[in-house]
Amino acid sequence: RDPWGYGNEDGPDAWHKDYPIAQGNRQSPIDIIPEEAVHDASLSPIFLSYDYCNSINIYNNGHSVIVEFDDTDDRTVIRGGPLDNAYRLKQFHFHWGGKGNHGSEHTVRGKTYASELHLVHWNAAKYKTFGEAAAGPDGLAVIAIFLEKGDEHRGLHKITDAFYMVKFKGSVADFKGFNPKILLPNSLVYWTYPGSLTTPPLHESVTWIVLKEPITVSEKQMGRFRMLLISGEEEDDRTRMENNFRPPQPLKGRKVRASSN
Ligand SMILES: CC#CCNS(=O)(=O)c1cc(S(N)(=O)=O)ccc1C(=O)O
Ligand SMILES: [Zn+2]
Repeated sequence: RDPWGYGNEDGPDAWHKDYPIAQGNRQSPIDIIPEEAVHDASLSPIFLSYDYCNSINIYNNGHSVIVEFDDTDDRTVIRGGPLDNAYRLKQFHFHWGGKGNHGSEHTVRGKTYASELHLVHWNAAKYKTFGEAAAGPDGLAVIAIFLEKGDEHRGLHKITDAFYMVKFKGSVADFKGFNPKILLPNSLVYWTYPGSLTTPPLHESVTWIVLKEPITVSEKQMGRFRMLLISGEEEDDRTRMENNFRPPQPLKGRKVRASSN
């Protein structure tokens, strides 16, 4: 398969050539229109059991910067909300822009944010492996958190301070003991809808849980994201990793539900 990316030739508009599901009926991200979201009183709160959560490493895959977790048991799970089972945390990663306040994947009535954090969980109660879950209709649950430009976020410092170790595509570094609980906003009020991975292979396997309340990130911290490269250390070019976001996709009749305020 041709390598995909976010450039003019290999970007989101070209992905359908290698991944026809890109034009499917439950693609992500989407533009969320709060007034059109169905308020569903039966939606219970999201419950995150992140207390024994421990990160393993941080790596640069040329598309994003990813922090991976040990998902060999149910120590770090989310449950409740739209989910029927507990879903295990596997990794989190970010999408961001070049400058200004664009860079998020989901938008809210057209409003974009500087970045978006995705916490990826998989349904280990129903699927034997992550790969199988990633291809199943109820295999993944991703919590999306908007990062709005503003004051610096103290919890983000540990992550942005580690970026120098994973500047190049393919680099990985130890990153133990980080608990993403500190990246959560005060409120866990959310929107939820059935969608897909926002990067190839674009599997339609994700229950999206988008938190309404953003966290803040400073311009200086965003600058750290933009020092990451999509190029490998051995390559001549030094292309910055930025604007690694897919634009909103057609809703195709899907209902977005809102949890209680
Ligand atoms: C097979 C398969 C698969 C998907 N892997 S992922 O869920 O970690 C993931 C999820 C997403 S997102 N943006 O849909 O949460 C992006 C990138 C990745 C990734 O491969 O690193
Ligand atoms: Zn993502």
